[in-house]
Amino acid sequence: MNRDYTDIIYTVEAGVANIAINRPDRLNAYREQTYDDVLDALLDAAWDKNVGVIVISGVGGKAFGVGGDSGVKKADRRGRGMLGVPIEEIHNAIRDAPKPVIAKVDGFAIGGGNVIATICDLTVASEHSQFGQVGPKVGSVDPGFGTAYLARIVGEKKAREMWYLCRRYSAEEAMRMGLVNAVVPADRLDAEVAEWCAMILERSPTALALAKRSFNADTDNIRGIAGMGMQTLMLYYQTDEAKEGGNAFREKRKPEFRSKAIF
Ligand SMILES: CC(C)(COP(=O)(O)OP(=O)(O)OC[C@H]1O[C@@H](n2cnc3c(N)ncnc32)[C@H](O)[C@@H]1OP(=O)(O)O)[C@@H](O)C(=O)NCCC(=O)NCCSC(=O)CCC(=O)c1ccccc1C(=O)O
Repeated sequence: MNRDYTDIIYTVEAGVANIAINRPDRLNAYREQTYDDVLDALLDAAWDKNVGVIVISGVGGKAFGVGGDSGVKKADRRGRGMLGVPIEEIHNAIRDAPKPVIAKVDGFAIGGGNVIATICDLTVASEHSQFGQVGPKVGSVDPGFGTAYLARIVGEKKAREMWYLCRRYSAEEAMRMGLVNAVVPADRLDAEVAEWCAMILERSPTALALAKRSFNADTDNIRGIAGMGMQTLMLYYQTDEAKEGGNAFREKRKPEFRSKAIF
């Protein structure tokens, strides 16, 4: 286990493991180090018997997370994992942790950040939070839990709308869709999540672990889809079409996908 984290603040206190993404100046976007730090902390918390619940959050009050850092070209990533970052491993670690994982969302949960919040067992958000997908705007997609599992939560029509239109949704709208469990004022968020954690910590850990396994079993086929999808995504990231998305975001202009499209 690596405790020398630079991109997260990781604490374990009174049965609660807190993993706070600490890149507020980049809206808590994930660079290679962030993915590594989050995965390491998740695996530690998952198997620490003193931990009964895991909370993922973002520092700064502006963002839970906005996905991969757009400053880094996806095709240039060289780290661990099919995509050069362990994104699939993080998704699986949240699913495999034998205890509830709560997304505490205060601000943007966009792109890969929205996928992580979706995969967490529970989501509690502050009123000003915004949710949404941007993949097809920036040359990316989550072909696994971020699409197929999202559809289980919000329904096929809404999930397709989220990915095809790439609109932003308020915390209230996200709650109506079933994407969020509770919405509270920002200054109540920590206390609300602490109350949820306290309730969880009073329950039988093994009963919770079995319940989570049982919920997961019904959608574990999506893990296979994600595995195939990430391999395909790795190839997509090498194309001019995908590169156009990242370049356009960095150059602060509209992407022009059509002339470069494979399909
Ligand atoms: C988040 C926004 C909706 C905020 O919009 P707005 O309020 O108008 O502010 P902006 O001016 O756009 O942004 C403010 C500031 O933040 C910087 N920023 C925003 N997003 C990122 C980012 N992802 N990385 C780095 N920096 C970011 C932005 O440049 C501004 O900085 P200035 O210095 O002020 O210029 C909006 O910003 C937005 O939509 N952002 C795009 C988010 C995005 O593109 N995310 C990546 C999506 S793709 C993705 O997440 C894939 C990554 C991933 O997790 C994944 C999932 C599944 C499979 C594979 C992967 C994988 O990692 O490859």
